[in-house]
Amino acid sequence: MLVADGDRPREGGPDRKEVEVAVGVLVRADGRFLLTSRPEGKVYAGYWEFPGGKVEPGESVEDALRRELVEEIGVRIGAVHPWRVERVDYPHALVRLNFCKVYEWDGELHMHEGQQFAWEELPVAVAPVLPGTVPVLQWFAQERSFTGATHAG
Ligand SMILES: Nc1nc2c([nH]c(=O)n2[C@H]2C[C@H](O)[C@@H](COP(=O)(O)OP(=O)(O)OP(=O)(O)O)O2)c(=O)[nH]1
Repeated sequence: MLVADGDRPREGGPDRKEVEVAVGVLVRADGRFLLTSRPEGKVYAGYWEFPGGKVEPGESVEDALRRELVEEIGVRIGAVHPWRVERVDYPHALVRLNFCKVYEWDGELHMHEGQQFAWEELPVAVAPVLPGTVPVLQWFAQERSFTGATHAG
């Protein structure tokens, strides 16, 4: 598990509940992957991440991912390929990130929450990257036999 900003006070005490999050790693045919910036008003506003959001009660990770990607970036996704799961202990929440690869989607990208987006490759040019997003860049580096820093900072 990743611990982010470990010296800041935590909400909810030692046995707080994990928040399930569905995250989409959209990969284009040329290998570039989609990063979006977190909108104003959310924690870590301006940080870059993969699009997604919290799983609501009664939803599967896949349902949540389909819903979030329509809401946030305006695309209907095809097959969802679960990739890896990462827990991150943030001061604001303990999250369980369910990263899923997606290779097919319908529609043009529309940033419905005023985010920025970038189709990236390694090393990633945008900054700063959300702490819970950094491991994904390392998984890509392993898959792609990329050596060196995956992102700035
Ligand atoms: N979408 C996404 N979230 C990530 C990534 N890495 C990472 O640590 N997170 C964390 C940040 C947040 O604590 C949590 C996602 O929650 P969120 O606040 O974006 O979810 P949401 O869109 O449902 O937000 P809201 O409706 O509650 O405002 O997961 C990532 O790559 N993508």
